[in-house]
Amino acid sequence: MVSNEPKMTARHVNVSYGPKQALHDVSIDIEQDKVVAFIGPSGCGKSTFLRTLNRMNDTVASARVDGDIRLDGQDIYAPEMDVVQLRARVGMVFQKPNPFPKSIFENIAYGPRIHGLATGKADLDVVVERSLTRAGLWNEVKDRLTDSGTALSGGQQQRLCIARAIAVDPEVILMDEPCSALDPIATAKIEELIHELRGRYAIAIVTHNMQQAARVSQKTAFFHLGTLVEYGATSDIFTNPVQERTKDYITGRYG
Ligand SMILES: Nc1ncnc2c1ncn2[C@@H]1O[C@H](COP(=O)(O)OP(=O)(O)OP(=O)(O)O)[C@@H](O)[C@H]1O
Repeated sequence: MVSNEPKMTARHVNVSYGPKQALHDVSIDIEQDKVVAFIGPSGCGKSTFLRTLNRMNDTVASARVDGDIRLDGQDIYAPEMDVVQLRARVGMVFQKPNPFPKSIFENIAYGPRIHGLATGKADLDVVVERSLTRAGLWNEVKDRLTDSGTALSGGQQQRLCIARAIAVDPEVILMDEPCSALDPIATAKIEELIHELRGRYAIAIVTHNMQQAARVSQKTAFFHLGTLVEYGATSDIFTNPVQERTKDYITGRYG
């Protein structure tokens, strides 16, 4: 893959839930090694768009997606696309940390095992340590790998979920308001982690918090009423937006 090609491309994406259209004609590139923040007022379609990128909307019976979304040039909605494989390549971290009710070790080992990335205990040990280290959690949990993932603090659970996504070697990580259930210290840790992960994966993050978008992202996409109003370098969006609606939103006139 040529490195300056976008990791993912979305073209003319429309999403409806039953008769209600939630997204209108969204086109965007998701770039390798960058963080893109999706911002905009509640209900504008940020999460809906994020979920189109790994076909999470397939799980919503009323949702219909059309348009063209590609990962490394490959149509992710093509009938031959293996959705389980896709969701390993395009991992997701949710608003509320959702570790499996299993041990910390198993939370990480499960994915690599079912995807055949690691099989024997020794291989799994390596993947578990590497994933937890990358997620900034290893030192806190290395002596309690058999404890339940659900016994960790909220911030640790979220880093466990990030480690779980990392364990299957994703190319893209989608984060849907990953800090909204966390306190400021846990939030700062996740933001730090996003910085560290940036060179390795393409990351897209939905956030309500504009300071967070400004801190963690290089590109920002502003959504309003189901449309992508403006997309550009984060510094431009926050200091010199082109569209009046973007200006109104970032200056707090609505939202
Ligand atoms: N499962 C669903 N069924 C029906 N309508 C939905 C569903 N999910 C989202 N919607 C609708 O689609 C629109 C966009 O919602 P979405 O959650 O994508 O917005 P959002 O910008 O992420 O909002 P928030 O910031 O509040 O999470 C909203 O009108 C919402 O009510």
